[in-house]
Amino acid sequence: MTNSGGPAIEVVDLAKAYGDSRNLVRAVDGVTFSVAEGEFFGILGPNGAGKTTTLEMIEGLRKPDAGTITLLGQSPWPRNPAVLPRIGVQLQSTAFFDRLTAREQIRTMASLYGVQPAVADEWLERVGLADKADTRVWDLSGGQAQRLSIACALVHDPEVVFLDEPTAALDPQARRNLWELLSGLTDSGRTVVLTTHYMDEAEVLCDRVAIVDHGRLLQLDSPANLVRGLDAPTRISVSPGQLTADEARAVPGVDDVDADAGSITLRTREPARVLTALAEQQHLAGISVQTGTLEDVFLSLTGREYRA
Ligand SMILES: Nc1ncnc2c1ncn2[C@@H]1O[C@H](COP(=O)(O)OP(=O)(O)OP(=O)(O)O)[C@@H](O)[C@H]1O
Repeated sequence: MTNSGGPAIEVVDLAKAYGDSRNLVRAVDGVTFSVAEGEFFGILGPNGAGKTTTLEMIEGLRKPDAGTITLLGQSPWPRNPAVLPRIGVQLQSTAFFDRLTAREQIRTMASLYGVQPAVADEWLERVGLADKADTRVWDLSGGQAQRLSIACALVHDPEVVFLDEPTAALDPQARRNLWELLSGLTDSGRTVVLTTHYMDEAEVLCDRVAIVDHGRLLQLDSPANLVRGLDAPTRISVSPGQLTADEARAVPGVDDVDADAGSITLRTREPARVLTALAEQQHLAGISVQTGTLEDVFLSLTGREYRA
């Protein structure tokens, strides 16, 4: 079922506060954005930024204090049975029936939606858990449990899937393995909304990223545009044997030079000019080039280093 061309999600002036007047936490403080059909949309921010609260309101699990939400053309609140089968919500693994095996778990989820057991088994295969089908959920590794919870959210083939920090608490290798699975989720036109506090994850996976902090939306764009709009210097590192700090400063287009025992880093807003000069001087061996990152974007938006 399509949504007749409209956005999958539209959020206008959304607000939610917790606590009372003496101790009010504005968890979500006037947030507006929309998510296109088929988009991989990221909500990125440090702990407590309001990501989960935003997601729960869109999913219809929490009532907003103010603002409107349109999910697949309808209001998700009060709990809307017409929308529920069309969305998938990744449960945290603690919500599993942990005495069940992986196969029993996903087949149970499937049966709630009237989905055939064979389809559930296919999903185990697709997330790389076929060989863990008979393993009890509590014996799965962190990464395997996350895969199972993602498969459970997808088993009824929802049009929109919500993933709340799907790679939290995983080691870097397991996170990267999971990215492969996640990046394919929009292939068939499905819309994905993912929250994360990992900058690199948002950069790799998302078509667009909403950067949030203290309940407010600071910026919303594609990772490339966010970084491009930043006017952050490109950092070019060369090994110290290649040239001295003084020689580096003399390279045309270099703004600044950081020298330490391990390397010499040239900062420039004209990377092409600097790289051309380094090539002419035969200094390209062992070079590494680092452009701006979402971390730089966050720093320039908030004046603070990003701490997840
Ligand atoms: N049920 C609640 N009662 C009171 N305060 C809450 C409740 N849920 C969240 N908060 C507060 O609201 C703010 C936003 O929390 P939220 O969980 O939405 O942020 P988050 O960006 O998802 O953070 P995290 O990455 O840590 O999950 C935080 O200050 C949090 O302490």
